[in-house]
Amino acid sequence: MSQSDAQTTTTLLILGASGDLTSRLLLPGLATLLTVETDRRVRVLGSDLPDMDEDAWRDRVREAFTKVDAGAEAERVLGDTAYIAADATDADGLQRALDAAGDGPLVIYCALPPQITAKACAALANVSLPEQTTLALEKPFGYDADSARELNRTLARSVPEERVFRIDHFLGLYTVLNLLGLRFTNRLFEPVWNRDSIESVEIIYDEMVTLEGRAGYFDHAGALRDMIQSHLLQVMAVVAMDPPASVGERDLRDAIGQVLRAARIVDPAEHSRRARYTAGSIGEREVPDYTAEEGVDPDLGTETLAEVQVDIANHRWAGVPFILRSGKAFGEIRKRVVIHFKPPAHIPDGLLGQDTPDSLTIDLRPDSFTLSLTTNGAGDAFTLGRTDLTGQLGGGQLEPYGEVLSSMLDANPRLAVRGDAAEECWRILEPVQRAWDADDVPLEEYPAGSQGPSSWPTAGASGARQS
Ligand SMILES: NC(=O)C1=CN([C@@H]2O[C@H](COP(=O)(O)OP(=O)(O)OC[C@H]3O[C@@H](n4cnc5c(N)ncnc54)[C@H](OP(=O)(O)O)[C@@H]3O)[C@@H](O)[C@H]2O)C=CC1
Ligand SMILES: O=C1O[C@H](COP(=O)(O)O)[C@@H](O)[C@H](O)[C@H]1O
Repeated sequence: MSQSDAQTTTTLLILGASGDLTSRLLLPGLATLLTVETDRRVRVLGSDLPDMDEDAWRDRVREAFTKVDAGAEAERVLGDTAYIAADATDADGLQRALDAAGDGPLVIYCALPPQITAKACAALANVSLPEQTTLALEKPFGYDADSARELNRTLARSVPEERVFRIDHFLGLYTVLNLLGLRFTNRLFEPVWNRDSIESVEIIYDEMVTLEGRAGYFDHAGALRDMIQSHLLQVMAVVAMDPPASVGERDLRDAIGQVLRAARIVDPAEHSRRARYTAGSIGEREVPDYTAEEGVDPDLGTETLAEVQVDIANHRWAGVPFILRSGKAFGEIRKRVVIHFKPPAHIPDGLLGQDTPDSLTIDLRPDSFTLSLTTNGAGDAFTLGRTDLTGQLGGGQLEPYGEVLSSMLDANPRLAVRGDAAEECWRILEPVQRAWDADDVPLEEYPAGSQGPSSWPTAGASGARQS
């Protein structure tokens, strides 16, 4: 941060201040950020419906800052915070919150349920915003391509595109950002990062968590919308994009937009799978059947595990399947990108015993990588084996929400999803959603605590499935 930036206070106005995201991710992310970037000055305001009050809000802020041991920062933020009871869909209520924010740089953070966010954005379009206002919106951005387009049009009535921060916290993941350095600064990788050398790519995010009290949201979203539409397509874009001229917002987001525009799911009935967990146990924890979870409507047929094969129709990637998969209630966490290289064109006669092609695994959480190479094995020098070169990536100072907030408070949208990219992500998955709605793809089952349906290859440990 420059000296002048250090002296500027940005107001962060959180709409949805009493929600789960605010207390579990946003405030802790901010607390960590302020302990790392100690020159930064942020005034935090909370706003929610009248069933919360100033004391309850202050308790939340205190709790989040105490958890990360924020010391002096906690006192400063608490000394300057306020709570405004207001309906975020109502222009008068919003105006009161804006009056409390005053002049100067402002971030309005919509930590609201998605349908309320859309209404709040419509209301904001009728309110006069300070010139330096950034609008931050949580995922999901709309619920299909049409609604995303409509929301983009609404937002454009309030602020320019560079001031819209569509949040995808995976873009703040240390390992995802590390892909930029790994790919574009190592002579070793970029020349082979294409269809000539790569057989397939897997992007996997299998979690042990289940609904964690979020059935009201998840049951209407499902794994496809919750994880693949947003996070995994963004990760895919960073893995697959052409080298940008710079990591400035325009170059970076142009490169991401370009690769998403080329992405498609060619045959959704063949190239997608879905499943739902049944009763089981994850470690010591007994997990009920998904349909027996509180707040779930069994008739919705929601999937808790989704997999799609994306094809990227461009010179670099034609013919290389990108498998994107995410599931809940797994017995083991697997959160990784796996690059499967092609076998060599010819292995010299006489070198024996190894036919597994090389691979590069980038573990998203915890941060590490493994380059699996063919070498001569122990013993006979002409008999080949595998060597795994493993490295820790070191981890960032900030959790993803802290990283994203840092960029947002600087009004630098390079870690935000641009409007066109948000629409593209819906466009890519719409054929799948249609095929699923038409029941062209069966809803399979897997016991909680397993690694998915037994007929599916083990995530992250396989080659891509055959198309
Ligand atoms: N929670 C999470 O782990 C994650 C959430 N997200 C996204 O973040 C957003 C918020 O999610 P989450 O915090 O879980 O949701 P919650 O329902 O927990 O929080 C939303 C908050 O908004 C309040 N609210 C509802 N209507 C209005 C209104 N008209 N005016 C003002 N406040 C209102 C709610 O109040 P009340 O409860 O009284 O209705 C509630 O406090 C969603 O878009 C979600 O998809 C993204 C990633 C992770
Ligand atoms: O946005 C979401 O992300 C989490 C996974 O991200 P993590 O940072 O918590 O690992 C996912 O569990 C949740 O369903 C989804 O809404």
